[in-house]
Amino acid sequence: MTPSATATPAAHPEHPEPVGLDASAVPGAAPAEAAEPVGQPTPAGVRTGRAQIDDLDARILALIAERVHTAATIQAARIAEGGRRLDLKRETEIIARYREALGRPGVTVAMAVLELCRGRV
Ligand SMILES: O=C(O)C(=O)C[C@]1(C(=O)O)C=C[C@@H](O)C=C1
Repeated sequence: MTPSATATPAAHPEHPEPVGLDASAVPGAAPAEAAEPVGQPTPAGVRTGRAQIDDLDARILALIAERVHTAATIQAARIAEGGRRLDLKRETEIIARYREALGRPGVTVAMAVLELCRGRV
């Protein structure tokens, strides 16, 4: 197990204290009803929207997995021809594309995607 897998997750910037923890996930804890966050209304619009977000996140994660696989195929082909695993010119183009679409946070997203797609030697 990597150190990052065991580390305590970073606090949310706007919620430094843990909030709304699902106590039912803890063995022997109270049932789920008792774990509802206090003070946060969860009308139908929130529940529906969250279901959509859960679906979107699942699709994003599946696309990332597909991208990682495709990048590995590209790199294997290049390495088989005597090339290097990485192509920094191409990475610069990709980072620019994300920046154009998303602004400064796009650079962070592109860097994270590329980190996942660079492959591990
Ligand atoms: O396009 C390539 O040449 C890849 O290897 C894929 C990819 C990427 O994930 O987009 C990954 C690593 C390279 O440094 C550049 C780009």
